[in-house]
Amino acid sequence: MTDFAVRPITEDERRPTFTLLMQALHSRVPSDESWREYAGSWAAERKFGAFAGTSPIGITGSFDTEAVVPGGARLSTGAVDGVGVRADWTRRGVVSALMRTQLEDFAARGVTLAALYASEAVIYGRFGYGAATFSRSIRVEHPARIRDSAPRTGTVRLLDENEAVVQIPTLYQRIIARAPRPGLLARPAYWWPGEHNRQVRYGGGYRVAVHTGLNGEDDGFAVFRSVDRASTDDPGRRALLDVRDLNGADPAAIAGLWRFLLSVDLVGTVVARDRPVDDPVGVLLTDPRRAHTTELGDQLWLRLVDVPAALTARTYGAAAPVVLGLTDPQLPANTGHYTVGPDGAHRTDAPADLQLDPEALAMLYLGEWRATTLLQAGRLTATDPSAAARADTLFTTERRPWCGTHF
Ligand SMILES: CC(=O)SCCNC(=O)CCNC(=O)[C@H](O)C(C)(C)COP(=O)(O)OP(=O)(O)OC[C@H]1O[C@@H](n2cnc3c(N)ncnc32)[C@H](O)[C@@H]1OP(=O)(O)O
Repeated sequence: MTDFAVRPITEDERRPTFTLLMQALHSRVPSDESWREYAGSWAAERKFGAFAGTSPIGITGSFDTEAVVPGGARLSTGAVDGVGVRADWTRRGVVSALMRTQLEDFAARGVTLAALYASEAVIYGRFGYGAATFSRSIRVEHPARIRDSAPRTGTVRLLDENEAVVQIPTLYQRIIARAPRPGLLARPAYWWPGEHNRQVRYGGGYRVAVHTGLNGEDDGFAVFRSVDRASTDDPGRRALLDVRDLNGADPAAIAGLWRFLLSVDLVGTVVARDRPVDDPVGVLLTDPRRAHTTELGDQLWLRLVDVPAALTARTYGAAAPVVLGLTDPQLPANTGHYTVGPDGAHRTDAPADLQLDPEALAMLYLGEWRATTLLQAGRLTATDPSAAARADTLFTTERRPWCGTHF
């Protein structure tokens, strides 16, 4: 018997559900003053709550955006954020009910993909989400110098906070249009106040550096702050630069931003989080060992909501087609067989070469995982063992996928 109900939240339920989320995440519950700041990024729209009577006991939300998929197409995506269940209601099926309702809502609205950043890796696979991109944290210790041969084709300037709030959203749009790497997310108007503006404007202490290319067009930016300023009492002590968001339309912009960050005076260490696995900083340095990977982990978790549309929208490598057999318990309309080949993907009645679940399909979809790895790990099964090698070529992408937009 279900002793709670799931439904969209009302305007009046925004603050109690936000409080519930903050408590579930062990974060500070907002005061009246800070609620005014957060309220704009906690709309009632697209949020589902679980209620025991009138009390909220669980919450999930999302905002509408687009994700870049291999080949450059952008697919409608529900970016899921703010999932939490009250501590005295966990492990009673609350989040399962919320996830089911949310996925059905995405499907009913014609959303093709769903995506999230997971607090724990054990939660979302059962709902068909798979770890589709990875990222690493990088720590560069001074003295670190960029090689003379590295691209040097632009200039870097610092923005003030008002310029940063106005200019960076447009610049980010230009970057993902020019460099449509799989996994990148569009950042809708709803995203900016919650993440970017809070960091750069409301006392977050972040500064923004913009790279301008040789053609005079801005083509990259980095959001960073000084964590520990050098003290005049202790002249040997150096600051740490904490880089949160670094995007460039081409390798020269990325190199130029790293050169800038590594040139700031009185800095001993530069730490950049959520960087692509193939971030070039190590090879840009005269001494690559100055750059350490301090963490490597899953980043974007993806869920194919409309499997036929998602499979059709991406491009594939050159290999003989494979037939995937998918069983999707949450969204049964997706269950079926799909031929995937260099000419595209379509439903088929042909027998499956590879049998998989939505989580494994999501892991393959952006090109991060190889089918042979998943086969060897027992994450998919094969009736034709050579099919996994063909799927490797079909699904793997030239550039590793990466998201870089935290939500
Ligand atoms: C996108 C984001 O917002 S990520 C943030 C997610 N939120 C948090 O981490 C906040 C703290 N945690 C919570 O609020 C809750 O524990 C949640 C949301 C993770 C899970 O909610 P619950 O209502 O307990 O999940 P539910 O009861 O539906 O569990 C479904 C299944 O997942 C398993 N499960 C759920 N959460 C976890 C977990 N953290 N660790 C291990 N197993 C878990 C359950 O055991 C259950 O397994 P079963 O189907 O084999 O019985």
